[in-house]
Amino acid sequence: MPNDIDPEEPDGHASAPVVRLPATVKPASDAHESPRKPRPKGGRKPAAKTKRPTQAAAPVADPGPPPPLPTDLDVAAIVAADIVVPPKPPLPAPLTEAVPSAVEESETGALAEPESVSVEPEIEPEPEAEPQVEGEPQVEGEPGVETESQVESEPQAGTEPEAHATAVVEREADTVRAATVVEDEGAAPVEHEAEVGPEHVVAPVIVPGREPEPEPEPEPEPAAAPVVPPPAAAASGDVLVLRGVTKRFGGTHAVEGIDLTVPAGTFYGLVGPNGAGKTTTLSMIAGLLNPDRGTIRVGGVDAAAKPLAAKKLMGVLPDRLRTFDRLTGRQLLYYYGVLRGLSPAVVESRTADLARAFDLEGALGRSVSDYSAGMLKKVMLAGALIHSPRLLVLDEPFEAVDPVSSAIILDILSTYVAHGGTVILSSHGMELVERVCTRVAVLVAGQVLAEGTVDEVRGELTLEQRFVELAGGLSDVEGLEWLHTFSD
Ligand SMILES: Nc1ncnc2c1ncn2[C@@H]1O[C@H](COP(=O)(O)OP(=O)(O)OP(=O)(O)O)[C@@H](O)[C@H]1O
Repeated sequence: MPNDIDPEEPDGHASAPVVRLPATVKPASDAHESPRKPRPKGGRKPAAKTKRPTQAAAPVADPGPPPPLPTDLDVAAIVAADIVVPPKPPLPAPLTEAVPSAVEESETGALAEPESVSVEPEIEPEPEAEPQVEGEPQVEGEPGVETESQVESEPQAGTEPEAHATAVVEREADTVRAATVVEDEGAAPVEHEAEVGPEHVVAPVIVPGREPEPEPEPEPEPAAAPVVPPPAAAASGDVLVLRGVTKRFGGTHAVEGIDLTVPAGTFYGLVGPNGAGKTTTLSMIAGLLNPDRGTIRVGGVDAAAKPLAAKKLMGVLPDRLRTFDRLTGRQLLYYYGVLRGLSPAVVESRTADLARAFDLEGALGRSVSDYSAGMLKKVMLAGALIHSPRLLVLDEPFEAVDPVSSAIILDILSTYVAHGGTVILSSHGMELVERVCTRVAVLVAGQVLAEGTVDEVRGELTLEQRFVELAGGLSDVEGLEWLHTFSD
């Protein structure tokens, strides 16, 4: 769908945190002949696609564990400040390698220019701490542009199609970092916040051939989930509340004043015909789009007033699945994890768990660009789960996923919900929604036509029958008689 945010497109909003990226040597298995691209929604594959033999095919060389963080990188402090700070570089040496970067690729259309680097703050190592969502510095900004600190601002205002993103690559001796400045038409450039799911903000830059950093000391998995608990009022109440949310694209009324209430511990289904506004709604919840009107509260947090705090409570599987697909699956999950504030050891441990659960163990060493559509969806879903968020916002999570993997994902999500997690997902699978969701909203032409428990919404009908009824019935297929007069 067209409202997705692509970090590689000039029209999308991409802000990339300053991140020190370790060396990566492209594994031999990455020397693919014809990189696969994520399939657009329009070209969907059947949902019941059988498992691809490539997953079980001849093993490929795994490049080993994910690249470690530098030992002097204090992840907790960085996450608390919502920036990623490169370590102090070693003795200056001219950077001579070509720097293949997601933001530098000409195919992205984004302008990438090397620039000198300003002084970087140094952060003393501290014991790992829980990410904080409270007490964010509030800085007045331009109307419509949320700013949470001096070095970051919310990408929402820049997620409109008319905005332009300019990627800037900054080089400092041994350090390469990428930042994206988003320019709204008629507004001053705004550098966007570093902390958002890596699926839409982070532009990793990999310097091939550089030696890996020393392996950090392994850290034990923390006993408690590294997610900041939401405000007490929301812990057992409504984890997501939308009131009067409206979004228009020019003359298109994508979402018209919808109200949704999602209690904690709910498996919530958002269904509706093509173009009904499901992705637009989920994108606004995820903070990828700004509503024109209305309010969104996540875990009791006003997403417009404190977007960063709201985003920290969420894991997001976005539409379209565009990501940094030149990374291997292991590297992608590594960046998902560390950018959410997890230690490398915890990321490694959780990556292994998720890969086992999603049957991706044999694929972790391969370039994500070579993944099938279902594998891509699974690795990105794993990335949405890796920081154990309070709320999962999943846009069509089962599309293109094989039945076995679907069952496993359902099992994982059901257990997550049973333990107090909340899932809101969009799906065209009525039978699946009917089976697993506790509540459902039927969205038609940007409006909620029915909402409640599955039993309340379907009444005496099946959910599919009710859906068809609400959607205005089946379309007229008259006029296609020519299709039966074969041209040969
Ligand atoms: N960035 C955009 N610019 C212009 N129109 C948009 C944009 N994003 C969405 N729309 C329009 O908003 C409406 C709702 O789109 P949306 O993608 O939310 O629908 P959907 O319910 O997710 O559809 P599907 O089931 O096909 O995925 C559509 O008419 C779509 O064309």
